[in-house]
Amino acid sequence: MDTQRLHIAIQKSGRLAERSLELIRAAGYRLNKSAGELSYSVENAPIDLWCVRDDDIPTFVADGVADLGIVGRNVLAERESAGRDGLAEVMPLGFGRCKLCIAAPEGFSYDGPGALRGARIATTYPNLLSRFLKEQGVEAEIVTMRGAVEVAPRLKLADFICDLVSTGATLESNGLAVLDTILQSEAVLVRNARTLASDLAHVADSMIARFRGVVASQDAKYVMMNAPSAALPRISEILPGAGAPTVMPLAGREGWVAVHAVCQESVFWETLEALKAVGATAILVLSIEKMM
Ligand SMILES: Nc1ncnc2c1ncn2[C@@H]1O[C@H](COP(=O)(O)OP(=O)(O)OP(=O)(O)O)[C@@H](O)[C@H]1O
Ligand SMILES: O=P(O)(O)OC[C@H]1O[C@H](OP(=O)(O)OP(=O)(O)O)[C@H](O)[C@@H]1O
Ligand SMILES: [Mg+2]
Repeated sequence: MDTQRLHIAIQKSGRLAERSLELIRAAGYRLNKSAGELSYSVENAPIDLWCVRDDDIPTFVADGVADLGIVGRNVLAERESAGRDGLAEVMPLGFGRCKLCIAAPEGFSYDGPGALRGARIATTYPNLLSRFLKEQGVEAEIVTMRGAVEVAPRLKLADFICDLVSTGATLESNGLAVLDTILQSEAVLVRNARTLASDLAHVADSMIARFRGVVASQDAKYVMMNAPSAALPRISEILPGAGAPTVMPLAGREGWVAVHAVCQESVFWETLEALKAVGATAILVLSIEKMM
């Protein structure tokens, strides 16, 4: 292993693979694929990517084989629930959003975790589920599966399941419905708890700062408008996550100003309608390419 280069573990193929590569490219890193297709080297920085199964990413990073990794928080939390440490979540990355839920055949009436007492629950997340049940003071039997847990109730293997849900389509097509949520997940950047050699620490810090910029600019918009100065307090309330907007006088229009703001949250049509209603005109919403 080249100790002069930073190593990042990402998913080889699957739900996080493409978005992980997109994030790295959006942060300005030019990628060259290796012949075997299981790694990339970055052309313009001392960084290599290793493409592996997502379940292996926490171990790679914890053992120091990779310095950073991109993995679902669910995978990280499952490892932590098993009592294994050595890893720290650096930042959420804004993709791969899903939740780990307990679900039952549609129509089951649920009045809280006590309803799970004595039941059989099928899951691929036995440690997270076990921690949840302990916290709730509920004893239940955990049936550990490798996948396709949605079929377990139909096969009478289990009464309930505990699995990832995003759109809910998989549950619905199996006649199941969510009862409770154990964990909100998305892809996260993880790093080893030990300190990196100083030149590699510099490369890692720069990559993390760029990732923060890419993630922050994903939802962020630059909003511009003209408005009567009297409407400024209302405009500040309406603009989502704008902080302090820039206000400039409008030449030749007494009592009017131009307002510019970076909004950190999504700007919807309803936001524009609300701005118009308080007197704003010429409202422009622009995408932000980079932010730091
Ligand atoms: N339905 C979903 N919607 C959004 N994100 C999801 C969904 N299902 C899973 N994820 C997230 O994507 C991660 C990878 O999911 P995927 O199904 O590709 O994993 P896998 O089958 O375990 O892949 P691997 O072959 O790498 O082991 C999950 O750990 C989770 O964080
Ligand atoms: O709520 P939904 O949008 O339907 O998504 C939920 C499904 O997505 C995941 O599986 P995936 O499709 O990744 O297949 P896998 O079980 O082979 O990993 C998860 O295990 C659920 O089965
Ligand atoms: Mg996996």
